[in-house]
Amino acid sequence: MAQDIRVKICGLTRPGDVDAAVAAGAGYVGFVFFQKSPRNVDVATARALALRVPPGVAKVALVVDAEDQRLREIVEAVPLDMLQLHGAESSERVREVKARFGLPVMKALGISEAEDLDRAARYAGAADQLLLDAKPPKGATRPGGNAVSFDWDLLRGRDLPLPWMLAGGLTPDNVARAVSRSGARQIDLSSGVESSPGKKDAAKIAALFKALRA
Ligand SMILES: O=C(O)c1ccccc1N[C@@H]1O[C@H](COP(=O)(O)O)[C@@H](O)[C@H]1O
Repeated sequence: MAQDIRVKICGLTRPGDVDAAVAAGAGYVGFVFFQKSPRNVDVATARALALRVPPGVAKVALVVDAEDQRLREIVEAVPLDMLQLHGAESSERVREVKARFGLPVMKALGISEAEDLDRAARYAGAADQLLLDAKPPKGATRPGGNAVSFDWDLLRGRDLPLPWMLAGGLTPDNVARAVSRSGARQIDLSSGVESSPGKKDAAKIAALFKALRA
């Protein structure tokens, strides 16, 4: 299964964690630019991490309702392949960001019920792909990275207008079930492969790929 599923490991903060993700077979690595996150990195750190990533592995910057000035600071400092917009960005804002910064955009959508997937249509022709994550729990201080899953069966048989990536509470223990129930071809993990918030665990990353191969 692993060679078919493209894996993103998000929220990398340390060189060894980047190396572990790449060595295990990640197709994307993500850097979080959101101050309330324990995975937040500054641009100098992100640049150093990004420079370790070999060609063929996509480097993604995750931002939340970021203004142009902040995006410019990130894009000018860090070699990137994609922007992940994880806030309440409208389809117009997605188009604007793509046109201004010249990078493909993955738009995150919070999902808890089937109707939430209808919002995917708004982003057709605007975003390059979608990231489907659980809605944050009440009182959460960040819109993602909360180790919460949504009902993967909501995706069964759904024909979405854009390529999509499954996220939210995925772990080495549940990933095989999540992939088989949702039909995901791409997945994104952050807290499920950590030893503590912001610190990835190489053994958990290896276990994730083992689970996908099983
Ligand atoms: O990881 C964060 O801290 C974060 C902060 C703000 C927005 C999104 C964030 N993470 C993304 O959330 C999903 C799910 O994460 P998890 O596997 O449930 O921990 C994933 O896309 C992360 O990239």
